[in-house]
Amino acid sequence: MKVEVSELTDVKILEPKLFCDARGFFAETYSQQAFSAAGINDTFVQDNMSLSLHAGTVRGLHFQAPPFAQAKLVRVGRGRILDVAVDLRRSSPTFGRHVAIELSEENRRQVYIPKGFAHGFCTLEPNTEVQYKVSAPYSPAHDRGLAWNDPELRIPWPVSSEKAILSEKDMRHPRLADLPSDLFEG
Ligand SMILES: Cc1cn([C@H]2C[C@H](O)[C@@H](COP(=O)(O)OP(=O)(O)O[C@H]3O[C@@H](C)C(=O)[C@@H](O)[C@H]3O)O2)c(=O)[nH]c1=O
Repeated sequence: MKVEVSELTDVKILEPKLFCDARGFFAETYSQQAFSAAGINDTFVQDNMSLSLHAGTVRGLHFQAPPFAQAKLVRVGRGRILDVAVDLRRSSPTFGRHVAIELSEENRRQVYIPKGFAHGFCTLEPNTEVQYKVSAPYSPAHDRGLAWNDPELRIPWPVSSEKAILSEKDMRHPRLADLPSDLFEG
């Protein structure tokens, strides 16, 4: 597995080794041993998947508040996305900054996002299937969001606010400046 550190050092990009043969390929998408060697020691407790029918669907930016904060390991089964993580840790030198990484069924890249980040993505193709592991169970009471198109974040989304396909919930998240200041310390 190839491991790359992103511009936000705690966010990592992982490329599993593909074993190709006449049938196709085999890959280990998660291995506790290999991830631990890469410094990722979260215990993942839930696997999720979503299907987005249309290109230009934006899901995010989402996070769960402590004590249900989630680390995430994201990959694409089918299609292509621009995956985005925003650092929400107040004492971090990269607070408010983001990384945007293309994940696709072609590049087979995965993104590891630690606790303390908001996460979202925009689909770049129809019928895009995203799969991800999370390190804490879903807790609706701790489910939070950050406005995906907050101009302060300066995320280069490939879709305009007018054209993006969003859930009702994702149209109403607060901006970074309006998030509680004590959300993620440390
Ligand atoms: C996230 C989640 C949702 N649900 C339910 C609640 C709701 O009725 C339905 C759809 O939920 P959402 O609209 O929040 O789904 P979605 O917008 O796809 O939310 C996801 O977005 C990406 C960007 C993430 O990072 C994920 O952690 C998650 O927040 O699924 C669960 O049952 N378990 C879960 O873990």
